Amino acid sequence: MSGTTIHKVIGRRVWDSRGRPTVEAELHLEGGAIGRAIAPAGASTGTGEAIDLRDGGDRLGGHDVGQAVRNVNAVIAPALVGRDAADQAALDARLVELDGTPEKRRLGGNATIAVSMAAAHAAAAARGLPLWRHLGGEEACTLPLPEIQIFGGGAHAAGRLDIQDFLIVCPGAESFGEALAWTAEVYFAAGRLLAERGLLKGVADEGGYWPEFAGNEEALAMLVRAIERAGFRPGEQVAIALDVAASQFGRNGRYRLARDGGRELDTGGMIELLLDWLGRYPIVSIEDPLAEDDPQGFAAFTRQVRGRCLVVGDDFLVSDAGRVRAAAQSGACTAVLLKPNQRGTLTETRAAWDAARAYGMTGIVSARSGESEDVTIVHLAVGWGAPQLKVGSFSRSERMAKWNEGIRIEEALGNRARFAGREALVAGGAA
Ligand SMILES: O=C(O)[C@@H](CO)OP(=O)(O)O
Ligand SMILES: [Mg+2]
Repeated sequence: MSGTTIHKVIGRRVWDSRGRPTVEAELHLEGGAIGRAIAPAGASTGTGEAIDLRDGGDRLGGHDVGQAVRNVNAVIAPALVGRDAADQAALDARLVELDGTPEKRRLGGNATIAVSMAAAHAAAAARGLPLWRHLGGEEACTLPLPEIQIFGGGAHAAGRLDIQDFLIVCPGAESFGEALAWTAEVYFAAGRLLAERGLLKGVADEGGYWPEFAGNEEALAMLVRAIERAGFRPGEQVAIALDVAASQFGRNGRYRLARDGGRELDTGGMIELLLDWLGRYPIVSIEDPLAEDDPQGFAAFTRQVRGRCLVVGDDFLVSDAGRVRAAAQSGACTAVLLKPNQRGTLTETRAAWDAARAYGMTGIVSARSGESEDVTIVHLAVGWGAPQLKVGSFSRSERMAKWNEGIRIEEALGNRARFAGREALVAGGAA
């Protein structure tokens, strides 16, 4: 028995940023160290994701997590007590084996990811190290380029826009802290512009404004104006990133843009539309430009924009190493979005990042639209050396908790700190 032997595992129900129940796991080690983590939850989820186990029924809109919490306490806890929390791979393999289904259907990906992340926190605490340092060692010194939502649409804003996320990145900033400050300027400039035009309706699930735009392109034009109004050069200092989240409005090669007058496009039409926007707006990254069931569309799009704009797979890749390899081989994407709860363990999520890197693809660690005060993903981005981090925006504390944690990490690194900056937008990759 060593200090990192697991002594106790506790699962409990806590609440997320949408006011829905979620799973918290807490691990106690023999040596006294404790690690705690909270599972996030998506709204626009890929069909290949680990199952987010919910009770269903009438109470709490069917979102309760009673069974997932019981699984932590009654199934996972007895199986993990006595094991070494410092051996993350073995622990995660045990979770996978205990569940026994490819999509964590039995235990729930929400139960397993909370435990998996809590184990990492406990092991780091036992060494007296911050998690990023525990994961990345001496080499971990790069702060990711923040990707932050300014306007929210899609499933996060009751369909106010078809495109889900209108985000910015600040490749011209010198540091993580400076990138956040620049983003705050653009965020407030965007808010003032919307208010002046009577378009400001509130904020969406991730803190981006919830606008009343006439169509999708108006949001792009407004974003460029906000960047300029904040005093930055669009494209050079501050650029646009989109999460089209096309699976939300497209399937079988048909895409219906409700906010653009119900316009129907096929795969080629969708690609044309995005190429047109790319030609006229300073867009440097597009996530899920096509639906998850359209791999050929992804490959066709990537062929045309490679070197100009990142093509990010989220619903399409669901942080799965096998899918990442297939996408790299067919040239379908140049970047993977990494969301630990899409797989249900840290080890499997890390495998997706390793697969991406092996093919020269880049990666973005990402929050979900349902979040909490948990800041694990910031530590993953720094510890794993992922060059971008996507979290929502100012005005929501569950988002700012992450950005503020990044500021602390940058400070702790002192003059060893590097900032991924512009390099985060470069990807090679096969095909
Ligand atoms: O699609 C996404 O990338 C995420 C975050 O914006 O949303 P959700 O967590 O709802 O899947
Ligand atoms: Mg997405």
